[in-house]
Amino acid sequence: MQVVVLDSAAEVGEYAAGVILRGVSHGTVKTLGVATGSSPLAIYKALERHRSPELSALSAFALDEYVGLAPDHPESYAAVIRREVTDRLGLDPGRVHVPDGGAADLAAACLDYEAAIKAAGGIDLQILGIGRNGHIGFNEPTSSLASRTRVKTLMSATRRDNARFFADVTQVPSLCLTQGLGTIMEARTVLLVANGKAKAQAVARAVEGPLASMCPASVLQMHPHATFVLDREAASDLALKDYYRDVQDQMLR
Ligand SMILES: N[C@@H]1[C@@H](O)[C@H](O)[C@@H](COP(=O)(O)O)O[C@@H]1O
Repeated sequence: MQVVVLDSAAEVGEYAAGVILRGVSHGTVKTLGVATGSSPLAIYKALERHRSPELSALSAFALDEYVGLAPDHPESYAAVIRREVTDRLGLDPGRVHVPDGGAADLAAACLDYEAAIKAAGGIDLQILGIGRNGHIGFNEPTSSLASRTRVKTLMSATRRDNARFFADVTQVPSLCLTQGLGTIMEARTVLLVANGKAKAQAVARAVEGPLASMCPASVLQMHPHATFVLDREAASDLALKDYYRDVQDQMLR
């Protein structure tokens, strides 16, 4: 696992966008895993500034979706991804996939999603944020570390955190579809971005804590190509901060 600590959220976005753009130009990133939440927005804005025909040719798979919000609801992840990713990067909407939270048969929609990822040849680079409880996608604490795309119940803390996007917490759905931790682990490269003090504990548990389903992001300790890109505050609870800085300095030489 690599840990990169930068001065600001804007730098976190630029750095992550740079990794993606290099992958696109080398031809190693053709299918991007995209995340919602506020943390990855700086990445999409940075990518938009570097829009190119190669970038717009990417396929994309979202991590998760609420159950029961129509795709045209402004806070459905289908709508968020359309606004923040598809439109900004000029992607072909036919190549941008979001789990179908409105399906009559949700279990079948989850299997279809797994099949679509497989048919696309897997995800080359997965962007992740992290919840304050250590969730990635919507894999809440105690999610199986081997889980696949499925229906999950959201914790009330997660619904409260996400209530800022809705009129009030009662409007936040309590069910969702999310790629599983096993699904996420199959992405060839993972880039997790986090900003701000509120994420510091979750980041420290994920990077330095025990591998445990109580902190779902800790599963990334088992990933061969996972990088955490953090601003100073999100990195502030890491015990080995100085070591990560030394490694970073070595890499820049
Ligand atoms: N399902 C998303 C996650 O993918 C995201 O990582 C998390 C944190 O969001 P933010 O970056 O806004 O703190 O929010 C939601 O729960």
